[in-house]
Amino acid sequence: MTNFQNLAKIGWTPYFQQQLTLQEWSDAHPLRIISQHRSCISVQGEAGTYSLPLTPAMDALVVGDWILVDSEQRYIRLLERYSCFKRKAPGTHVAWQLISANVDTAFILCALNEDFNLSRLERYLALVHSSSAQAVVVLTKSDQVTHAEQALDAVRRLDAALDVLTLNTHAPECVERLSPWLSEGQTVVLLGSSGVGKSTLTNTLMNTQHQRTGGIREDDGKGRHTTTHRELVTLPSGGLLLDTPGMRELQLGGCETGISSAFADIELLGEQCRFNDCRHEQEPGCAVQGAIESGALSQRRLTNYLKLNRENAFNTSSLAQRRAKEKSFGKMVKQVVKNKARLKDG
Ligand SMILES: Nc1nc2c(ncn2[C@@H]2O[C@H](COP(=O)(O)OP(=O)(O)OP(=O)(O)O)[C@@H](O)[C@H]2O)c(=O)[nH]1
Ligand SMILES: [Zn+2]
Repeated sequence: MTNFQNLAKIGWTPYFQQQLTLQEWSDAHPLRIISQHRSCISVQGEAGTYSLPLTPAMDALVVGDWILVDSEQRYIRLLERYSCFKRKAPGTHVAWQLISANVDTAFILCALNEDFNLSRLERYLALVHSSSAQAVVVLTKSDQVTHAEQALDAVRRLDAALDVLTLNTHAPECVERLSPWLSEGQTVVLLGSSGVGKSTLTNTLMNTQHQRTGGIREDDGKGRHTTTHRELVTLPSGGLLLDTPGMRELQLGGCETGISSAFADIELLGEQCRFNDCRHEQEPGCAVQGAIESGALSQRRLTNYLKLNRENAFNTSSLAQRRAKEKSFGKMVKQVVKNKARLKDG
């Protein structure tokens, strides 16, 4: 029987424990996925770290997931995720690609130099708020600017309850400043656009020159392929850092609750508009426009709110359409198979 306490250091919590049946409790072995390759996954469990081949019986898995296997290492099932990040898959079709699971805290990195951008920060907040992970805003390159306090205030005005801090990601003090979220077994991810300091902060937290490789090469017999590198690394503090380059510019989709929570002030104002379906543009009696006139709300924030809502609605509906199409195609295939079988029998 598994000693579940040994799994706490790799992120096992009562949330996962309570999903086990009595039989699984005594017979199954929980494993956490720490990296993903074309034909196999690396997993960590009570017995250490090893590799498992991917099989068709497995669900769509992602780094950070918890799975159960039997004593012969045969896949049983995926445990329900505590949190999950997805992104729009590259290409024309609208499909979502899982990028990480069971993250406790997302550090949203934003540089304090000329790249500082509140609208981009709001996009990341909407994304994190729809994932169940906690958002912490990390304003980087504090050593390069003189207006750090001003930016800190601007972020606090977005949401007074947000955890926000400023850092020089090269400085060893990062470890201590971020320690509340990096204790043993806590899983974190770094979000932020290119150049904000994700790799630098990873190196500082790792206290090594651990370099992101950008890809791993695997030989599947048909030649060599580069696949995206995603891995869960254990930090000296005992925290678990999900190193995933897929978390840069992210499109929103299915993020209604996250947008509502990132823009709670606007949604609250919206309840006071004269019309229920007010678009907060030129309608009479619009409380949101009223707040802009009085200076309580910025036009920039409203414009971004409307833009993110449009983007989210577009991506969500395209996905729903695609699902419906796939469903009706599936039905058609089933019908053809049935008809064929009937012809044969008849
Ligand atoms: N002065 C200063 N430079 C920083 C800081 N954080 C990052 N840099 C520098 O900014 C550049 C980009 O940092 P990276 O850590 O590579 O940024 P990244 O987010 O990993 O970028 P991508 O890999 O493109 O996503 C590097 O030259 C870093 O040395 C900081 O806090 N202060
Ligand atoms: Zn309105």
